[in-house]
Amino acid sequence: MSVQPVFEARHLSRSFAVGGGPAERLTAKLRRRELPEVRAVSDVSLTVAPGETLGIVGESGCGKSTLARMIAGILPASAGSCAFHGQDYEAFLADRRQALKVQMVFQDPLSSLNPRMRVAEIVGEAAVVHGLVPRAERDTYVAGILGQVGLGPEALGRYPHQFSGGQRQRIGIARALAVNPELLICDEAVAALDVSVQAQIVNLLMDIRAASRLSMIFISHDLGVIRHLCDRVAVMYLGRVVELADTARLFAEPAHPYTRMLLEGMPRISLTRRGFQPIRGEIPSPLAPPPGCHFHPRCPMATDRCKTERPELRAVAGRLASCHHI
Ligand SMILES: Nc1ncnc2c1ncn2[C@@H]1O[C@H](COP(=O)(O)OP(=O)(O)OP(=O)(O)O)[C@@H](O)[C@H]1O
Repeated sequence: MSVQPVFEARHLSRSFAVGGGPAERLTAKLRRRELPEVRAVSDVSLTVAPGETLGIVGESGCGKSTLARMIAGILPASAGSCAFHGQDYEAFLADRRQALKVQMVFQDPLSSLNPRMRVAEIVGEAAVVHGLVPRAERDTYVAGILGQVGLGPEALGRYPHQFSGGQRQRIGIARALAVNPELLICDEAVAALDVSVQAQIVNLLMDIRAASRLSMIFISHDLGVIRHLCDRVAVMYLGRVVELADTARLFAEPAHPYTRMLLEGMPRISLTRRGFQPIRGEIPSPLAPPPGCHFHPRCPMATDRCKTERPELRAVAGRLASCHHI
């Protein structure tokens, strides 16, 4: 019997109108013309099991953050749906206390922490407001959470600007943990930090995961971190998942030419020795994605079929992948 996922996304898509200032929107409306749209996320389906960490990788602009914000419930989807433990997501998010079960840790801890609030309030207020902790016990509760993320109780009365980048990210993680989440979404949570601090934060997340059944979605363009932390990995290209596999399998035997290209760019891994010569090139504009397989203009394996027929994401070679040549 398969375990029910904590979270499930079904066919999620999100488009944005571009070039649309108020005047342009009005003109377009009067002329009954549609503004051009960028398809940031297209038809993405995925699940996260209890205790599982799902990685999402891809080059800049492939839709990782848009997907993260839809999963966190802070950006509505244009199409598709989500479920939390099988429950409809709209109903789940409408219950503010329940919605706390999904938390997000952002890339830039300084801009995501209120500069006018002390750490005790930043970390503990949501737990108090939603009745998880009595107000009188807030600081003791927060001190305990700060201990879990490696900060001492002296942090309670300080403001975000009094901490280093790594400490601020610990505060961001503490704020998320304080409301007992079941799903933590980390969107480039270590990208802004020095390499040694990145390692500390990644290890902290691994410790937290080991101590609880916390599920995570970990978004990063850093394949080294993804490999270290994640159980499964979804590779995105131009808004679509092109490969989804167990981490060990993905790194040992990448199936999609785009995954191979990404891995080829990793230090110490050379797939070119196996005869794969990726064409690096630029990512095409998401405003006008290439027909057929979106990756075909950069793919050394592309044939005429790839130029016209979009490959479906299908179960192949022990994973999901969308390529006519696997
Ligand atoms: N609010 C918006 N309005 C218009 N276009 C947007 C908006 N948000 C994202 N996009 C576009 O959607 C696409 C996906 O962006 P997104 O930020 O999700 O990608 P990403 O993979 O997270 O990139 P990065 O790694 O650089 O953060 C991009 O083409 C981006 O320009």
